[in-house]
Amino acid sequence: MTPAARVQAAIELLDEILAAARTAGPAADTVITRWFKTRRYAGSKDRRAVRELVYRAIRRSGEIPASGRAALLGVAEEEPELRTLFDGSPHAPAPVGEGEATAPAAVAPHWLNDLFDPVVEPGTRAALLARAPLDLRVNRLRGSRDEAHAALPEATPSPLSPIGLRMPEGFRIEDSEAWLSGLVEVQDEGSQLLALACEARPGLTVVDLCAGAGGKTLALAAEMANQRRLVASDADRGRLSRMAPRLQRAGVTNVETRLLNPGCERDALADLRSGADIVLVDAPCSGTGTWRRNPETRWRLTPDRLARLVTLQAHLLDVAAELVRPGGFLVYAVCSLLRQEGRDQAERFSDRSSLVPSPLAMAAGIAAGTGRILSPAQDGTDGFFVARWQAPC
Ligand SMILES: C[S@@+](CC[C@H](N)C(=O)[O-])C[C@H]1O[C@@H](n2cnc3c(N)ncnc32)[C@H](O)[C@@H]1O
Repeated sequence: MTPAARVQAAIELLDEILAAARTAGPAADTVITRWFKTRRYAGSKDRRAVRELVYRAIRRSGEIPASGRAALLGVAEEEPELRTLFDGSPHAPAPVGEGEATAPAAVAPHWLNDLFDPVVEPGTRAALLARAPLDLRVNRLRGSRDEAHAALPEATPSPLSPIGLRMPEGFRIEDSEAWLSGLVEVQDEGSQLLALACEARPGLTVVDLCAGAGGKTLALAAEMANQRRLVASDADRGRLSRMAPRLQRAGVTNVETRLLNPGCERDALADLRSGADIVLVDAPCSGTGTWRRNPETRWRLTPDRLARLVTLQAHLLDVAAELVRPGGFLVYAVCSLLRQEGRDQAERFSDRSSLVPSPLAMAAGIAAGTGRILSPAQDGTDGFFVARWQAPC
């Protein structure tokens, strides 16, 4: 493909990604993979170049752009050479018209600007869209960080997590023996810190209420050295079912999964009432802390959806509180940097609950109300809000 044809391909792909974002269709990555499946003429270099252009355009557009062409013309404003490729030659985009609209550059959609937690200062928000590093968590059920480092000499120890390794960009970790044998798992450093902050250990009963496909479950099981009971529940059957092969690869044997019926979560968890030493609520959220990985989710969030998420988070906190034994802990986390989902949610819970805020064992992050915020700008991790409470004895 010529450079101009790559630009035209990126425009067409962006149009499909925009349509998918407007109709709750597939994620950008899925759209890109499907698109290339039917265009065998595109070689690996073409694919890489087109993908890179598409993601640059997505990252640059805080608001959903009017069209793929407007999005790429926005990128071309910062790179005049790209603009010269809009020349109308075969397979190239049409020449740029007089006064033709370009997508404005912004980190966040306008309506979200005032909703960030105050510790996420506007001057640092560009970091929310930087490229995320490839972080690994060492699975202590399979070996130590030194052993994993010896198996992956390209790695460097993560700056914050004592069980983390950071890989060079583009490293194909899933082809490595260390990954195949379960010695390492791909996990953002922030998620690792959050799992460690739960202080799970052998002999405890732990509930991972919103376990999804088990990212934090695996980390909790390792901290528990596979001993005693770890209940991993979720309302999404598909996600829960993806956990089993991960557990097996990691050598995890103490996990019991439970499918929850949304709104009736208490029914499936009745036997655990006041029985858990630790309950983690890694709640569904806006994902504003993970824009580095999924920048196009900025276009999918609406005020309505955010309000529904805030209501669901409050409900899950109430469900979780009932499972904590006297003296036990509840940990709440969201990969969000929005105040409503973080410090305000925590404050409202503290006001209505008998559980008492309890400081987190976490050296990283910045205090945000009763919790802490990890952010791409300050900590180089995905963005999270985390808070902890203890049930009175
Ligand atoms: C942030 S994700 C969890 C990620 C997971 N803990 C991990 O580390 O990979 C939030 C999860 O909450 C689940 N969820 C949504 N509604 C729920 C409900 N009513 N009860 C339990 N889980 C729910 C979603 O299916 C999703 O898997």
